[in-house]
Amino acid sequence: MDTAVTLRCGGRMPLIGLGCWQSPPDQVTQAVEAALDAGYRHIDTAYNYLNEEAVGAGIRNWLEKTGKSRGEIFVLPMIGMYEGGVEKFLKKSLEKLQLGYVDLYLVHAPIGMKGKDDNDVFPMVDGKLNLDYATDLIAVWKEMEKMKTLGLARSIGVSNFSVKQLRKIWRRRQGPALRPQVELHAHFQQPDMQEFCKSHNIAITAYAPLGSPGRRQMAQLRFSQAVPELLEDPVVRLVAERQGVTAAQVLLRFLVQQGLIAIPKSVTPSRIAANFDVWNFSLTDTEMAALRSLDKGPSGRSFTTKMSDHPEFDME
Ligand SMILES: NC(=O)C1=CN([C@@H]2O[C@H](COP(=O)(O)OP(=O)(O)OC[C@H]3O[C@@H](n4cnc5c(N)ncnc54)[C@H](OP(=O)(O)O)[C@@H]3O)[C@@H](O)[C@H]2O)C=CC1
Ligand SMILES: O=C1CO[C@H](CO)[C@@H](O)[C@@H]1O
Repeated sequence: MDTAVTLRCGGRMPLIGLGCWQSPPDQVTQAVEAALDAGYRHIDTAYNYLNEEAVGAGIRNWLEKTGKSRGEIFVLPMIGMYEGGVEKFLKKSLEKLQLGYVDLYLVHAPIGMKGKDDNDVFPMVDGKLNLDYATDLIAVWKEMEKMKTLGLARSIGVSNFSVKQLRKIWRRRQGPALRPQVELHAHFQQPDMQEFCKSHNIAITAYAPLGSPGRRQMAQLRFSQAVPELLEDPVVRLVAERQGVTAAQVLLRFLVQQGLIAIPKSVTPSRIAANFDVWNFSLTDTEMAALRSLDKGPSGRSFTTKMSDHPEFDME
């Protein structure tokens, strides 16, 4: 199977990337190098993961070690949620990563926040996130388009947008590009989002492809919310046993076999390698159907938020 997807706007995007959220800075440099050694050419990173220097060091070490060119790697930092913030934060990310451009830059979320300074990535006031209620998605998108014109981002996209918000940007965009990144895995398959993107030939990137076990612990602690454990799902385990692969490989193959891009996070070298090793087996139609039937709709989300008083809040 092809390990990358061809995009309608030209170019190709690797189907498996390395996620970097919650990867400690003292482990992520090695994780990035292990991923590039294993064949990854797509790294998902963000300003507010507070580890971009260490991610950039991993990329540089690998380039020096192998003599390969920069053009072989996909790097995706994200943040730019308010008018005026896009160019400023992209340049900050580039400085931290020590790169001249990124292959894809995403608006991290449709909801802006107001920090007291640039390091205040989760600004709190009176115990609540300090939201920017004036978020103007079209104005932000126009600035994103400028990043492409300036050559600082080869392509641009959005994250955590609903189908309605995607449509809004789709209608107003200049040129064909728009690459969404959303939570998507066997327990939360977002059929409407998939249908919209398929009908416009848009490639989706699925975050939390393993159900985000780390987030699950946080969600349960913070919100007393019972988030199902995807890696332990009996159907997933049965398919894994039949195929002689791991549960994680089944979940990733389920996504890439549908043409979805997946960005599993790991700092464990053996898992990093195994998560990329999904090209030598294929799931049968019956197995695909069994996995499709695991969709729990919105109750299968691992990522929920309490920002419901913001005008751009659009989650079931
Ligand atoms: N745009 C956005 O708002 C968001 C983007 N993302 C991006 O998506 C990435 C992936 O999502 P994430 O929430 O990290 O969740 P994932 O579904 O990728 O799960 C990551 C967790 O699974 C563990 N893990 C990885 N591989 C295996 C394996 N083979 N077997 C068992 N456990 C495994 C990791 O542990 P360990 O590291 O210890 O191996 C880690 O705890 C993020 O890192 C981030 O880059 C995520 C959330 C939101
Ligand atoms: O991408 C991310 C992962 O999820 C977090 C929420 O728990 C976000 O805050 C962060 O920006």
